[in-house]
Amino acid sequence: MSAAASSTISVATTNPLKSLSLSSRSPLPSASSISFPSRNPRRLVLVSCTTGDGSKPTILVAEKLGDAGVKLLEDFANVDCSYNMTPEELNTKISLCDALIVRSGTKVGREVFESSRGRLKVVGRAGVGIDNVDLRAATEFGCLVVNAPTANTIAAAEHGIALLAAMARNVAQADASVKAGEWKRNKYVGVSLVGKTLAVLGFGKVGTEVARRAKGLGMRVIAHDPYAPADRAHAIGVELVGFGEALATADFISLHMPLTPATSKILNDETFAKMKKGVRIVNVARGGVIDEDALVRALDAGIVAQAALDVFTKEPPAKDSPLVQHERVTVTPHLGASTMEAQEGVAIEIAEAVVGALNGELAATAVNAPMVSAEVLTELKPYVVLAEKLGRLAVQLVAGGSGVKNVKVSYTSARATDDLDTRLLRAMITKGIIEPISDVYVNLVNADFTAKQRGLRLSEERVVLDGSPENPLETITVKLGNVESKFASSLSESGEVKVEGKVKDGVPHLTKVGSFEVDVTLEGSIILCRQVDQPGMIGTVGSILGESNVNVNFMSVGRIAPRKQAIMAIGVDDQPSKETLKKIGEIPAVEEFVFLKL
Ligand SMILES: NC(=O)c1ccc[n+]([C@@H]2O[C@H](COP(=O)([O-])OP(=O)(O)OC[C@H]3O[C@@H](n4cnc5c(N)ncnc54)[C@H](O)[C@@H]3O)[C@@H](O)[C@H]2O)c1
Ligand SMILES: O=C(O)[C@H](O)COP(=O)(O)O
Repeated sequence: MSAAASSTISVATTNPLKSLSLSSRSPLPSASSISFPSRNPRRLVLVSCTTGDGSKPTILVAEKLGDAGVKLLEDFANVDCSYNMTPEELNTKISLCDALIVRSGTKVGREVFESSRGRLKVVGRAGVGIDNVDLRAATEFGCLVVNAPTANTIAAAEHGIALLAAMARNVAQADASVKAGEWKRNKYVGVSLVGKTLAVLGFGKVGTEVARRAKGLGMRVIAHDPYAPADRAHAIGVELVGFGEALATADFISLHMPLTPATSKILNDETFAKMKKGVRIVNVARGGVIDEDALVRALDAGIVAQAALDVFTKEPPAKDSPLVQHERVTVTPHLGASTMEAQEGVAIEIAEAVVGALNGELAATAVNAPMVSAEVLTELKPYVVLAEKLGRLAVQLVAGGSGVKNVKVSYTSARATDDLDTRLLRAMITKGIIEPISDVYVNLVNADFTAKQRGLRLSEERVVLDGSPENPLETITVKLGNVESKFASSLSESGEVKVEGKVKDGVPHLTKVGSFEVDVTLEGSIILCRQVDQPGMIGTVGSILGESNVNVNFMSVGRIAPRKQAIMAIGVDDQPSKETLKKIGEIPAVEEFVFLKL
């Protein structure tokens, strides 16, 4: 979880005025402009990848993809299907590509993102396992990773069952023997499945389907998965058990968990020692979940009677691998997802996800970005724009903006605290603050990471208002602490640069600067002037701008009291020239002024 933007959220209620602390927020694993074309409310430029010149994006397909998926891609982009590239060839091509599609055979490491020099915006994994993609590097480079998690589930489960049955009845060994001219009926006597206990390790999509099928074969099925709900297991007659119990009671073990640091070599010398003598193991998950040397030892020691493996730590495994060559081991070359049906389904699933992401739509299968539902997005749309613009304004009010380290964001809303997902808003405030002062590209994928890397600490506060929650939010306030301001009037009483805004009739407005109330739409650019409140000021500034052909879209004056200090906020469509700004500054009643780009 990113520490930079995920600090404790304190929630104050206006009535009574008390604060309560919320626990940490869900992680934002870590986007250019954000746009919401009105035709499709789901369009959010997560990973802006429209080519500047309006030309089609380029998608590199690095491994065999079903025809229907390729066709879908070709309708939208230039598609380069280059299979069997060396890592060097991939690194060379990648700087010309907006998206990359791989299966499990291509390693997408940090060097791929580095070599892309910022062009690669989406990596599509045509399948489930994303252990071949460096997610951390992808996130750091603001590259969205999407996968195709559902289309090959049945194929993998069927392959697991095929290996289970083939192993139990020595099908592969017997086949090789007959083809070698032998006829050894006694040697290949197998074991029955019915009535035996199968432990499914990893009760997710594939594990569940394997369990269902094994029940159909008359097996007793238990499962171990620390994250699986017991009711889902009970619904299909499977008992969830602890890891130790699964190991100790299983006649057959079938592995279906992802390869992560926690599951790496989860079957090892120690865990093999806890298994029933004569246990049989099936692995269609990832080779790395088994310590392969330990498995050879367990086979030789008779702990493991047989193993059937579709996946290996290194693929392809060495020809002389003692595991692959072991007489009691049945192997297939990572064929779990390889059915005509699954490959067609995966190809379409990943093509749709990649095209959607390149189009700026929310990816339902995003691996390294928060999922925000279409409904929430539609509702938050104008607030997202407000959030980014407030960030942009605030940072431009800081003298030497790069020194910004502490950001406090306060959201007022009549909604319950858990009824407002602020991840998107937080990402856009971060974007607004960082982009004007750097050449870093910030999007929903890398906002928290970028904030953390720059030492930007963003804390969020929710203020619950009384009243009916018609709108998701009333106001957003952005305060930058421990900074000097280039416009002293923007400082709050506690010395922070402070801007506040709200959405009125769907349009973001700036409503407060420092302690001064203003009201100006957040469009175009803004000139803020502090002046002595006196008649004729609006006219004087308006004439200077008019003479310079600068169109004023909005003007508002916020003052402390009549004839005292006031702040004039002027929204302008065009950027005034230096001379024009100088003329405004020379008006005797103007004490300070600043020009801010939105
Ligand atoms: N051989 C193939 O061609 C093939 C095809 C599809 C999937 N796979 C692999 O199969 C595995 C499962 O795929 P899926 O689609 O079912 O994924 P999934 O995410 O639906 O299920 C994985 C399950 O593993 C569980 N899990 C995580 N850590 C665990 C642990 N320490 N102990 C026990 N369970 C744990 C998760 O809670 C989850 O329920 C993945 O590794 C995937 O890459 C291989
Ligand atoms: O994780 C997966 O989806 C499977 O391992 C399939 O991998 P593949 O796309 O390389 O067949």
